[in-house]
Amino acid sequence: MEVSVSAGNSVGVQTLAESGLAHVPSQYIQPPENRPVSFSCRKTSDSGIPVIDLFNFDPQRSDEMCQELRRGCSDWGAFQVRNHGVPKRLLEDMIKVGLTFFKECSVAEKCKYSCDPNSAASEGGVVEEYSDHIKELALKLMSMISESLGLQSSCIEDIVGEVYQNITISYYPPCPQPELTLGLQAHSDIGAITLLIQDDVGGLQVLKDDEWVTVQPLSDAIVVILADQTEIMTNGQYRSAQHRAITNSHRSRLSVGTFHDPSKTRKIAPAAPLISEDSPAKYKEVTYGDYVSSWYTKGPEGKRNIDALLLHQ
Ligand SMILES: O=C(O)CCC(=O)C(=O)O
Ligand SMILES: [Fe+2]
Repeated sequence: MEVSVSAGNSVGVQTLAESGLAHVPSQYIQPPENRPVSFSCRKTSDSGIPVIDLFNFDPQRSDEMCQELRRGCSDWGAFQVRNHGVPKRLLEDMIKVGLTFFKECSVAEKCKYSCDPNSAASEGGVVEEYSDHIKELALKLMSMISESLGLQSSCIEDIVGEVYQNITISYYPPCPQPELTLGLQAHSDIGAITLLIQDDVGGLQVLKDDEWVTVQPLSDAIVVILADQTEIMTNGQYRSAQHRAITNSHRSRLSVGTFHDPSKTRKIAPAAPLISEDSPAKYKEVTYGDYVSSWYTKGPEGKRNIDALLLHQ
């Protein structure tokens, strides 16, 4: 397993915000159709991503919780989990590590941390302990997701192979004109599965039926976001979530995303048991490294990267 830690692109934005701007610089202004306001006026038909209690959860029993898992994976591509086995103290400590980093380190120190994950990982051992727990949970979720589709519990993990873990701490300073911009533009994650924690401010939104729905911050929960490789492996039965982050004018926000990816040489294709004459493969096989390169060429916007692999467009 490989772990790396980075501060995403938050450092530059933080430096800009701290210079006391009254207006959002023009390069950060979104076209009207992408701005948060046009969506917040809409009626929200669904109350939000499912919240699943993993205490005594058995995916082979088709009880209410299992249905919620399937609903989360197929309708949203995202859900929250509670009683996930990661100590609440560790979630709080990880958020504190992120805050300390953004509030107390100099720009030079931040850049060093971004480039040298080991210095961040040695932060009182918190990052290491957190990544170990999160990896265990990610593997458990991969097996639950496999079983919920009637697959062998190891099916998704077998396709993914060795899991590469990457932690990104994102800091969104208060924004003078939050209605004109986004903290992070709409995208789907490219790997297999993302586990995210956030502070109590809120700002993560998931797209459902053309509506942006805010993910309610829950202090004991972990947000699970299915990424593109899971959509491919499940042959589209489960979807990767399109998500984004909005900002607000009065409080900064911090999130910690942990991405779980296949190795660059791994070939990812729909799981064989899901393919039949009645249910043909919807996605071409792809080498994960090629998928990543195409992402860097095309950029993160929406889901156009995975759409390029569709066999029948
Ligand atoms: O900050 C958030 O809530 C979202 C972060 C995210 O989606 C990402 O880093 O890919
Ligand atoms: Fe993301």
